[in-house]
Formats: sequence, structure tokens, C-alpha cells
Amino acid sequence: FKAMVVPPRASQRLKTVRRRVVDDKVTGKRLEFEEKTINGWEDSWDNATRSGFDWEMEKLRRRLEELVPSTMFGPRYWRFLMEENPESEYRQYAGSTYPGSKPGQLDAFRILFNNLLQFVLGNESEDGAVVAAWDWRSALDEHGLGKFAYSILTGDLQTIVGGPLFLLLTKYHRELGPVFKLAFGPRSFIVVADPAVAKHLLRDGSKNYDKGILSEILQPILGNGLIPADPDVWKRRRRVIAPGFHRAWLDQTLSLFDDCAADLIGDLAGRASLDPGDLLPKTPAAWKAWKHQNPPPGVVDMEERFCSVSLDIIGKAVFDYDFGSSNSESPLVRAVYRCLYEAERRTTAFVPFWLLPGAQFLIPSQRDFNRDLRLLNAKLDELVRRALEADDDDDDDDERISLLDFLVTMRGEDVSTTQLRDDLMTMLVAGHETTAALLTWVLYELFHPSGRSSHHLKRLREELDAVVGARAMTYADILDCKFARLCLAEGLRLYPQPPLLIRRALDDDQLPTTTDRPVRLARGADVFLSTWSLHKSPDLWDNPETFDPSRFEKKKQGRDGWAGYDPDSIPATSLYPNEQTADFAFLPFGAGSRRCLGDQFAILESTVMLARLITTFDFEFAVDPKATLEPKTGLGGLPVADVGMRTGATIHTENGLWMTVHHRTPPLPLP
Ligand code: HEM
Repeated sequence: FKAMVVPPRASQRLKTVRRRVVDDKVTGKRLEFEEKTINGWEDSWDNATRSGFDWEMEKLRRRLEELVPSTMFGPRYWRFLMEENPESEYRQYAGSTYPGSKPGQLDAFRILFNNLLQFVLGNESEDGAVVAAWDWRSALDEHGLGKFAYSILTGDLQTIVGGPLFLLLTKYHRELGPVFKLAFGPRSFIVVADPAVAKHLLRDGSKNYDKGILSEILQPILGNGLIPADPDVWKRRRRVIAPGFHRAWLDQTLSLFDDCAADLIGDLAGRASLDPGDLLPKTPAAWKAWKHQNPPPGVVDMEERFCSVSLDIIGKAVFDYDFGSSNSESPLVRAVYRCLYEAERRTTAFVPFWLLPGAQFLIPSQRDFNRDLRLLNAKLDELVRRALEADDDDDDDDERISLLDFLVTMRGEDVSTTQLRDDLMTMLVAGHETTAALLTWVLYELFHPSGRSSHHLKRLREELDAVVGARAMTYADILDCKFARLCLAEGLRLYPQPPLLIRRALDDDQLPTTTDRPVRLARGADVFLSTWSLHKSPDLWDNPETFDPSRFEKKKQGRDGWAGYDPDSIPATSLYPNEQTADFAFLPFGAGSRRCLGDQFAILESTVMLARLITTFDFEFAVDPKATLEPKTGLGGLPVADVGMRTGATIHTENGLWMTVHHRTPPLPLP
């Protein structure tokens, strides 16, 4: 039998390996794993309840856990294939139950099985988390089977849940506390919104997590780029890419930001003198029509403008390519948008519809997506090729250095053009809509028609007028414009981009205790760190729903397990109050080893853009000035923006941020 299934060369190798493996350190680790598992069993089941049906089921579960790994793909099976010193446990034992490796089907089965025992037979949950069971029956009644199934298949979670996912999570957070299990049928996600747990997931215990479903979803688009990269690839690439964001390069990009801001100002100036007359609607809900037909004169969708300008910036800074999206919409720009849209749709999909057999031929959106991706990849390949050729050409004396030029110069022998392309695509996705969304929401808050932020706007203008006036901003100016940077930080607190961080446990783990219910994660468990709920937690922030940049200037007392917020602890090198200053209650750019690489880039870009716009123009919502906007609430009675909110990788408005633009009066004095 063995001769039939194991080819002779492999069989020879197996024999050698088996001999070696008897007392090697990997076997030692396996034994330690088994012992730990058995001890874990002892701990996790109360002696008093070891009887009856539940206990029989628990025994069955244990038996399965004991048997399945040894007979199928568990550690004992993989022992045959082990190298003495595996280069990477994560990959080498991927799909087995080996702790630290990429979780596979058996781990998923264990979680599903446990959920079934819990939800069908009423057993105690293995993880110990309180459960938020999504009420799918009501959703089914409300939408009908057809729409329900269609939304599930196409990833339109928002329709059937009744609002953006982050609101649903915040509703449960308020009802159930900072750690709970969200169950969609037998599938489950552990949702957390607590600073101590965030610190554990992102920093102290971060080696025990990978990006889980996020990687699976983004891999077809971003390949082995940093965001979805598995821990092995990530380690190699981060080391190479991070130095690319050095100070000299960031200084150089400042002039690029200013050039692009000047283009935007020119475009808006052309509309500033136009009068929409009495064509403005009573509420932003009417803006929907403007997506498909011409808006009144002088009205502009600032969300769309910010998207265009940030795409142009990232194209020029990262791979020295001018998308020219601020002025025209080329097929390439459309391809970028559609790919981003698809990436977002996949992140919220219940069912991986794109993996269905033949999906890429049969589902029109998937056909279009694959065509767009080919177009985009071909362009990026061309840019990589050009950069490689320019690198070989010693005479190339172009003074602008893109991130791609840097990566090409620093490349080791082993880096492939595909890897470089994945890196570029990742920067494009990570650095484009995030910054655009930040600017959109800060503008929304500063010019809200209720006037609720007019005192912040006044202070911001005073600071900008005093420090920069109408000239181009330098790095030193940006350091001096502290309030402007706090406005951006507050924008990221109220509208974190993305509103959810995703992880998957590589080994069983105990989360720091935040309530009287300790929560254990099974290997393979999916975790959502809801930054939206964390940033708006009334336990951590005063008036959490209010846009108040000055909150970051005041000390906030901590509580048990949370050190509070201290403005004096903002590091001199940081352009914003980072995760350390708020002891992980504020995660504007993530934290730990996988924190954002483009944080400085994003803050510099946004400060320049905001300063230029605020000092030149006044903005007003494109609604009838006589109309009053009623405060809007969404899922669970939680406040939502009047312009609606849609979620994907970032938070979008429902139909755009349509505004009228006016030259500022009195105009900014020229230098
Ligand atoms: C306001 C703008 C931005 C925000 C709010 C933001 C936010 C974030 C967050 C929260 C993460 C961590 C994700 C996680 O832990 O799962 C992240 C990662 C990342 N961001 Fe950003 N980002 C922004 C702009 C940028 C820009 C401009 C770039 C590049 C030019 C960039 C490149 C990256 C990369 C490469 C990663 C992955 C890092 C890694 O895994 O090692 N981001 N970003």
C-alpha cells in the first residue's frame, strides 16, 4: 500500500526523516502541543457537570479531536513529511492542526462542530464568549427568500443586516460588552472592542495571528502584498519596503501633494462662482439622483474629488505614473475603481461567490473584474519592467524617486516582478481610499450645516493663516500646525479606516480578561477587532459621538486594565496621538508589527490638502439653506451621518458629499 501511495524517492526521504524525527525538537514541540491540549480539556470542563448527554457529546468531541488529527492531517501525519528544521512551520504544516501553522479544515471543523453543539444541543460554548446571534429569521421575513439569498451570495451584507456591519457590531457591543461571539448560523466570529484585548492581538500576542479571511479574500487581487501576506512573506517584504518611507522621500512627496492640491483648487475655483439657484433639495437623500444625472451648477461631490486626487497622488508617489483621474476617467482608472469595489464587496461577503465553479465566466461582475484586473496588472507589470530597465541604465538622472524606484534598487536576487507588482497594488489599495475617506469625513464634520464644528473651523483657520498662509507647506509647517493634525486624528477616531481589523488565531489562545467571562480562542478562530466600537466606547471617551479635536489635548483618566490617555506621551516623532498615547483605545493606523506603513505619508498628504482647501474656500452642504437637518439614527438607534454610510474596506457616504464651494471671504492675504 505504501509503495502505491508514496513514490520511491519520497519513500526514501521519509525513512531518513522518520529516523531523525524521533527525538528532534519538532517532535518535542508536538508532544508539548498534545499535552497542552489534554490539560486544556481538564481545565475547560467543570467536574460537577461531567455527566449526561452534554458530557457524552463533549467526550465525543474530545475523541474526535484526538483521533482525527492522528488519522488524517494532524501532527502525526505531518511528522512523516517533516524536515528536521523546517524553514517555516506556518507553511510547512499548513492545513494540519499544528500550532503556529496556517489553520486548515480540521480547525474550521472543530469550531463549526462546537458551534453546532452549542446552538443545537445547548452545550456550554468552548470559547466562553457571550453570543450575539444575528436574527436571520427576521431578515428573511423582511426581505423575502429571493433578496435574502441574493444579498448573501453577492456579499451585500448591509441590505439584509439593516445597516453597515460596524453599526451592528457596536449595537452588540453596547448590549453585551467588549468581547462577544457573533454567530451567523454555525459560522462564528469573536468580536472585540477593548484596549487590553487590542493590545494583546496586535502587539503582545501578535505572533499568534495571521490575517485569516482577509488574506483569502484579497489574495487574488493583492497576491503576496503586505496587507494579505502570510507571516513568512510579510517578514521578508516589510523589512525591504519599510525603509522606503524614509524622511527624505516623505519631504520630496510634500511638493507633489502641493502640486496635486493646486490642481484641485483650480478645479474648484472654476465652480465657485456658479449659482445653483433654488435647485438644492431639502435633504442629502436627494443627492442619489446626482450620481446619474447632472447636479445643479456649482455643486461638487467632494468625496469623488478626494478619491481622484488621492489616486493621482499615490500613482505618482509610488510608481511615478499619472492616472490623471482628476481631469478624465480613463479605462485604467475605471479598472482601479472597479477592482477596489470588488475587493470591498468580497470583504463583506458571506459566501465566497467568486470561488463557485465557473464564476469568472458566468457571473458578469466577475467577468468584468477579471478583465479589469488583467488590465491593471498589465499596466503595473509594464511600470515594473520600465523601472527595472531604468535601474540598469546608469545614465538615468530623473530626480524624482518613486517608491518603486527604491524597491527596484533595493531588490535582492530573489524578488520576482510579480512580488513587486503585488507590492505596488497593495500600496494603491491601502493608500488611496483610506486617505480620501479621512478627508471626506473631516470636511463633513467641519462644515456640518448645524454649525456644530464652527468653533473648531475658526481655530483651524487661525492656525493655518498664522503658520502657512498661501505658500506651500514645509515639514516644519506641518509640525507647527498641531491643531490641523488633531482634526485629522479626530476624523480617524470618529471614522476609523478600515472600521474593522481582521485576524485568525494560529494556536489556542486565552484573551486578557475584561469581564467575568474569560474568553478562549480556538486555533483557527476568526477575530474582528471593531475599531469603530472601540473609538466610540463611552467607557473610554467623553462624548464619543462628538467631533472634538481638542479632546486630544486633555488628559483622560484610565480605569482598571486601561492606562487612559496622556497627551504628554505623544512621541516627538509622531505626527498624531498614536495607539501608545491612548493605551490602545485609539488605533488610527493599527498597532504592533502590522501597523500602517503609510501613516506619515497619509497625515502629510491630508494636512496639505486640508490646509489648501480650508484657507481658500468655504463649503456648504448642497441642501436648501432654509431646511433643517434632523439628527439621523440607524441600526440599534445609534447616530449616523446625515449623508448616510456604506461600509467596505473604508467608510463611504451613501450618495457622495455634495457641496457648494465659495471663495473664502475675506480672501486669504497673499504672502
Ligand atoms: C488615512 C490613511 C490611512 C489609514 C487610516 C490607514 C490605516 C491602516 C491600518 C489600520 C492598517 C493596519 C491593518 C491591520 O492591522 O490589519 C494599515 C496597514 C497598512 N497600510 Fe495604511 N492607512 C492609511 C494610509 C496608507 C497609505 C497612504 C499607505 C501607503 C502609501 C498605506 C499602506 C499600508 C500598508 C502597506 C499596510 C500593511 C502593513 C503591514 O501589514 O505590514 N496606508 N493601514
